[in-house]
Amino acid sequence: MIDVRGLGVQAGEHWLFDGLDFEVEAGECAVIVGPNGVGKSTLLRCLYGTQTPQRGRVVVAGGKPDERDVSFRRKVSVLFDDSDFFAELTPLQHLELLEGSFGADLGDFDALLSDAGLSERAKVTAGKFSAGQRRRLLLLGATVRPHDVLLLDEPERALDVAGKEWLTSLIARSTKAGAAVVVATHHPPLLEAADSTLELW
Ligand SMILES: Nc1ncnc2c1ncn2[C@@H]1O[C@H](COP(=O)(O)OP(=O)(O)OP(=O)(O)O)[C@@H](O)[C@H]1O
Repeated sequence: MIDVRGLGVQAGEHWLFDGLDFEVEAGECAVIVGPNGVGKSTLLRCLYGTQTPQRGRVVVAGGKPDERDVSFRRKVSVLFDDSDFFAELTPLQHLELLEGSFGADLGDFDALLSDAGLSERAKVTAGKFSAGQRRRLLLLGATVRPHDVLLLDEPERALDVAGKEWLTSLIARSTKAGAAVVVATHHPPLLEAADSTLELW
């Protein structure tokens, strides 16, 4: 599902990483670990096509990553730092929008929102949410929509203890449904649950 060969990204004079090889099969979760500034988000951007590497070959969901390509975006779901939602819509309206956009039955909305800890905010516009509630809504949207590949950049940010447990269950649900998942994270339970670890340094 994800195949990376000889990947290299240069930041000015310095190579963030080079000669990187890894694969993530359908139903597997890989984590990217390493200190701040080492290039984890940059690597994820290469997998989504928002950054062009200087070297190497990347295949994601059967093709070269291109976030401008609608058919690629329909297969690849992401939660990055700049991911956003519609501040004027409620969580219920977000789920309706996703269901309409993907033409897929997403299941019982009340159950999904309860699972996300957002039942009491179901009819509140998302612009009024706390940071953790925003993150829960973004995570719900990214994981409930159909996807073959899921890319998450430090998804644990702003989540409380229950939220982090929910996050682990979301990733397990996604891999069980056959997705290939790549997560840049500093959260130990996600490292333990992963099928493989890619360490940048
Ligand atoms: N094309 C580029 N040109 C110049 N600098 C770049 C380029 N791409 C990335 N960088 C720099 O490389 C560094 C790596 O950033 P990145 O956000 O990928 O790290 P990270 O491992 O995700 O960090 P953190 O753990 O703090 O989120 C940053 O300093 C960034 O500004």
